Amino acid sequence: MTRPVIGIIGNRGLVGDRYPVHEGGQLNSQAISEVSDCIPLLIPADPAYFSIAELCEVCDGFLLTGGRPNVHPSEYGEKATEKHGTFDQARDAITLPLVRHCVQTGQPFFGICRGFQEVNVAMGGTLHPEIRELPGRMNHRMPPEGDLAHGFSNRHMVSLEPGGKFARLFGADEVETNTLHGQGICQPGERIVVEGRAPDGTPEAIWVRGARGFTLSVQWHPEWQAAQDPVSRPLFEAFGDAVRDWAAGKHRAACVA
Ligand SMILES: N[C@@H](CCC(=O)NCCCC(=O)O)C(=O)O
Repeated sequence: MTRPVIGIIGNRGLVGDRYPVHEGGQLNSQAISEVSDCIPLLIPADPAYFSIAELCEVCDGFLLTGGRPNVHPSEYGEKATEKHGTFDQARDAITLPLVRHCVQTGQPFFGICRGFQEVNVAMGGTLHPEIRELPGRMNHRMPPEGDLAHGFSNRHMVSLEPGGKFARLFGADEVETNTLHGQGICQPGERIVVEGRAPDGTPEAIWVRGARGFTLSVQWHPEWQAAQDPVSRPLFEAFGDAVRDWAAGKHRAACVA
């Protein structure tokens, strides 16, 4: 039997500063193939190409990846300012309805960084445009100097709700993570359960209450060293297991029909 397919929600980019492309980090594909043991399929995130229903037929689960452009503030009832930076409204138009659809059906998704923020906004939450400007908050952005390994190295602890989903998954009430973001959750969405926080209080680990499927999402980047890192690996393994369960249910339904 072929492995289940995980749609990787990618970003828009420019090759040579002028040729528009859809792109996704190789670390994401590698984590999905090697750790989740599923087929990574890069999705051009634009509603011009497909409907949410079509996308959910083709894929068994979704990885909502990180991305520099921010969710457009009109999606949470605020006006865009310079502080909000750049946007990708085509991606918003896929990910926000996709999250709501999956929450209803139980189809698994895993949100990372921008993806984590999308899950919160999809569920009615809001974002801070620049959390390092808030009193008492640290700078969570990637350090501008050094190589990729330096940028993705662990930089703070995350305290987890004892006995919660994340603490059980990691077998620990505290884990160390990297951090590469400027925005952060301001108001959690109605069904968003915040189970992990950075030392400055920034929400780092969430899931959606009442959803049947996998909805765990994190503000950090577990795709970095996904196979070796003791925090990354259980996340991608658990996500793969959830996607396999979803795919098996789909096959069972097809056999009965
Ligand atoms: N734009 C948001 C989300 C940040 C994020 O996902 N960073 C990863 C970027 C990886 C890449 O460049 O592709 C924020 O700033 O909070």
